[in-house]
Amino acid sequence: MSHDWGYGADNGPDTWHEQFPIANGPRQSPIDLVTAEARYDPELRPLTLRYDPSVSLDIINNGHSVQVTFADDKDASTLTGGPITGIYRLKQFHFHWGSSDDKGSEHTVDGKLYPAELHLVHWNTSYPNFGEASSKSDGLAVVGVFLEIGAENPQLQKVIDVLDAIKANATQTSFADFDPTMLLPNTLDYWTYDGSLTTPPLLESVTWIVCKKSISASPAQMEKFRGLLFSVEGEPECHMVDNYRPPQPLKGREVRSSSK
Ligand SMILES: OSc1ccc(O)cc1O
Ligand SMILES: [Zn+2]
Repeated sequence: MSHDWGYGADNGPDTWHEQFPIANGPRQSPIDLVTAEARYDPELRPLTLRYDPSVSLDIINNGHSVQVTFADDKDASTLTGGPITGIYRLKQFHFHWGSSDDKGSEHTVDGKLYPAELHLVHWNTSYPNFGEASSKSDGLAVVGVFLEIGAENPQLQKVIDVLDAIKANATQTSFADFDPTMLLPNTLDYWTYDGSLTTPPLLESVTWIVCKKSISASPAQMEKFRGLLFSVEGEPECHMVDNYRPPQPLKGREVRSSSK
C-alpha cells in the first residue's frame, strides 16, 4: 500500500522519487531564478491573459493546496502570447505557502524565498483535454506569481473569505464569478523556462512563466492560509503549511527574460 505523497518528514519532496522517478529528471521544477543568468529574449511576446469570471466553478481543499477550478470546455479563459504558441485554457489556480513569512514560494529569485506563490495552470488546446495535455512536453503553461507581505489584498480576500468552509482535506464549496485577472501584478514582465509540475506526478510538461512583479498579502491574510488543514475532518489537525517543493537542479536549461 503506497502512502500518499505530501510535505511531511516521511512523505515529503525528498521521498517523491521513490514512487515518481521523474523527480530526478532533466526538467524538474521549481528552480532558483538567477537573474544575472537569464537571457533577455526580444522575440518573447507580451503575455495575453483573457479570463472570463463566469467560468469559475468551485474552490477545493485537495489535501495539498487550496485550488480554484474553472470550466474549460470552451476558450473562455485563455493564455496566449508570451513564450507559447496557440491557445492555452485556464484549468485551475492554487497556492503554495510557508509556516512563516520567510518561506513558502517554490521558485526563488537569486536565492530569495517569498511567503507564497500562486500558480495559474493552463493546458494547450491542441490536445483534447487537460489530462492528455499534461503528458506532452508542450502541454501545460503555468503562470507563477509571488506573494509578498504588504497591504491587505482585497482580491485575495475573496479567496480567503471562503477558506473556513474548506478547512479540512477533501472539502469544497462553490466559487462563482471570480476573475483571476485581479490576482495578477500590474506589469507582466516574466522569466520563462521548460519545467514540470511541482507536485506528483511531476510531469515534465510545463512551460513556466514566472512574473517578475509580485502581488501583496497582509500578515493576517497569510495566517488565514495557514489555518487550512492537510488532515481530513475527524483526524488530528495537521495545519497546511510549507506545501512547497524546494528548487531543483537546472541541468543545463536556459532561463529567458521578457525584459532587460
Ligand atoms: O504546482 S504546479 C502544478 C501544475 C499543474 C498541476 O496540475 C498541478 C501542479 O501542482
Ligand atoms: Zn503549484
